[in-house]
Amino acid sequence: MRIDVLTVLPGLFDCFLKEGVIGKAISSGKVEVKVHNIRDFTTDKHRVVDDVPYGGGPGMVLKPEPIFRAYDELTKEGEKPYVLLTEPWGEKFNQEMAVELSKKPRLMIICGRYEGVDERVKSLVDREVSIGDYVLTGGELPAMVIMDAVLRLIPGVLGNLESLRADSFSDRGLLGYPNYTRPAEFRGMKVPEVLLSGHHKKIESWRKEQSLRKTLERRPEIIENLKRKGLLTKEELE
Ligand SMILES: Nc1ccccc1-c1cnco1
Repeated sequence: MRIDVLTVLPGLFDCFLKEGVIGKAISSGKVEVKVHNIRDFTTDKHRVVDDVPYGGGPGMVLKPEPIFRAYDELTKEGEKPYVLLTEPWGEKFNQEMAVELSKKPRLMIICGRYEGVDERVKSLVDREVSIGDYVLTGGELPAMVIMDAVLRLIPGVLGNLESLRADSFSDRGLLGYPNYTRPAEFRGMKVPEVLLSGHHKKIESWRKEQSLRKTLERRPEIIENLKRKGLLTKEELE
């Protein structure tokens, strides 16, 4: 997969693209992520990327020209990207959307700014995406959240060990089961006996039961959604 990111703050992506699972996926060539400074696609001396809103009002709006110039330049060759715009009022991002996006060969993520992007930019956009109902200063962190969730789903990115954990459970958006490691008792708090039993079938069913119980308690709408889609097995429903 290739992802092109358009942003006025490219420096925010430096650590994200170097560290951890994402950093390894990029350095190994499994995925390609290019961050572009919208300012590099301006033509005026002052490299202006935003302007005051027509009709008045607070803040500044990202101008259309530099973004269109970037889009035209970056889509001259190769497959046309599926274009996302990070927006406070976009469609809510979730695991289902992450799975759908992970199947696209090429993405472009245009990072919005709080005051907004010129409406005409949306003629380039396939999906306006929000990561939640809260106010951020810009769309760069949402872009990183989206890339993290999507890139980990690309085959080979998680490597062998971790991919075993990426089972249909977490990828159905169910909450995870409780995790423990040594010591078996810490400050009077013991690890559940079943996890020390070495009985893999019992451990697996305990974990499934814990995950379903936690999801039902904290996020019942996820269970309802999976039920409606027939994505819960008969025993999971019991
Ligand atoms: N608050 C924001 C400001 C600018 C661009 C995106 C966002 C956003 C995206 N998801 C939640 O917020």
